[in-house]
Amino acid sequence: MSFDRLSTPQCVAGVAAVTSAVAVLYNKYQAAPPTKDGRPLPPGPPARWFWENAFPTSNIPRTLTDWVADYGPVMSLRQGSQVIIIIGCVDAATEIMEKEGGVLVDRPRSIAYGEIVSGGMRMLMIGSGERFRRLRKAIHTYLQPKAAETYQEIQRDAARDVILDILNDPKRYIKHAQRYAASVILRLTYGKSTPTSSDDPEVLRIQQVLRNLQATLRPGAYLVDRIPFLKHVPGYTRVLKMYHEFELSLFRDQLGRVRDDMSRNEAGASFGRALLENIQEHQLSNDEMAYLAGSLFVAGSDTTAVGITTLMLAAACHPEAQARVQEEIDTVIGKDRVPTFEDWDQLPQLHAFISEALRWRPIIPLGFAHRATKDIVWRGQCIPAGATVYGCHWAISRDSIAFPDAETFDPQRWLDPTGQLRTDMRFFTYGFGRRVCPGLDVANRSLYINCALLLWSFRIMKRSDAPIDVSVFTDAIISLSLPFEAVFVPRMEETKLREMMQQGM
Ligand code: HEM
Repeated sequence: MSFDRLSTPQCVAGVAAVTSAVAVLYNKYQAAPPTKDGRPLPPGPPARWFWENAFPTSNIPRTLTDWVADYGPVMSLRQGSQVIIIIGCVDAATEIMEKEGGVLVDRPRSIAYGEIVSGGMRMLMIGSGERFRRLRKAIHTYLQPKAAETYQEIQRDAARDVILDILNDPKRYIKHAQRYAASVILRLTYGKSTPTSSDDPEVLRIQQVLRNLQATLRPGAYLVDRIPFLKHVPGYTRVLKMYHEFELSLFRDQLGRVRDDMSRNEAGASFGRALLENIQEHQLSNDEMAYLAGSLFVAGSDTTAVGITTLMLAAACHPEAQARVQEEIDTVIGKDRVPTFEDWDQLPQLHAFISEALRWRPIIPLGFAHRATKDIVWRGQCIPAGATVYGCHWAISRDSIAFPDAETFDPQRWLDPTGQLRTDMRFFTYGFGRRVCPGLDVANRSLYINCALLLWSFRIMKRSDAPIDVSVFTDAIISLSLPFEAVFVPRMEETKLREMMQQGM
């Protein structure tokens, strides 16, 4: 029988039969053990139909947290033929993400942003391999703890500016945190050649790079990540290639200015200068160096700004916890001098407050995707080679065994009975294993000095009793604005506070 003789109902019945057969086969495939030795995948919600995307589409980390409660701390999802593993508790994160770090150092392939926009050179997106090792070694050399110490002066001065900015314009405290983070990262990356005003052409170019990033990573914006073949369709990647040219030329110009400053003997100490002075040692091409320096802004600027704003939010929402830190600050530092990095070891309450704030509202709620390069067996289940693996920060932060009464904001959980910081507690603010954030020592110092200065200077209060909209923390990878209104009441006479910040006493 030829097809043109089929009636409409016969066609519909035929299509339905084929669809059902495919769905049955797909569901069978879903339930099948992924490895040859028969170990099952971790449990998880099955996609009912083969076209269904099992990964949640909104409020992702919170939905995953609910599923972890239903299916267990290590669960699996299928997205087409792709296996996605979600890790949702401290023990499993330690046993899998940390101990199997060598197997999870890779990233899943990202065609639109990683390969085309970033030209395969952006550290955060790059897969494991020879280039990754060279970049990571270079970045580590200039951001490890000893090197991070050398940026403290920049951070201290910029944190004092935050206090002055808040005194001048208290309503725009989120903007002040963003300005802090942007100016610190530009200073430490490029030294003295840093633009300062927000309408500087370079700042405008950086903002365009960030807009391009958001446009590329918007869910559904580029199908090429699901259908790699589209990469070869003429014209399809034109805009992405334009974005790449745009950011590459910005990053080349920025590093080029450092090179010019060096040739005039006017370059301050910076990450860029250190890279240029050690080209032989790191074996990086000019564009690899330009990208490595340029992409620090995207990785370290908004993350730090959200961290500082989260500390303000925690203080505003939890006056009793704030008062406890201020008691400690008043005893250790007093009101006649400004907190400094030298006070670091004397302020366990402050460190506990920071740790709890970063657990209570994780800065990167979902975490970043890793890729397993070999099968990992965990408690009889198999995380198969090729799976995408997320250590979901929000789910881990709600682990009721590691953090009893996890919704409660309780900095004291980080302290032992003698009031010192516990060494057996941890949260994964900066990620996992060999991909752990290389900027964490710089970031921790930023959070410390801002928290110390803010709580030394102000009592921070919430303007209204309206509940905080949790979805804003959970929907985006990085939450660019936090929905709360804070009031900053100076803890001493305002002119004295201004003078002390200006003179750094
Ligand atoms: C509070 C601020 C920050 C937070 C919460 C944060 C968090 C993270 C996280 C979760 C990752 C991914 C880790 C993983 O894949 O498991 C990461 C990667 C990265 N971060 Fe940070 N970060 C912060 C600040 C910074 C700063 C200040 C810099 C640079 C000076 C920086 C540079 C990077 C780079 C280059 C990567 C990519 C590393 C790789 O893929 O191997 N970050 N960060």
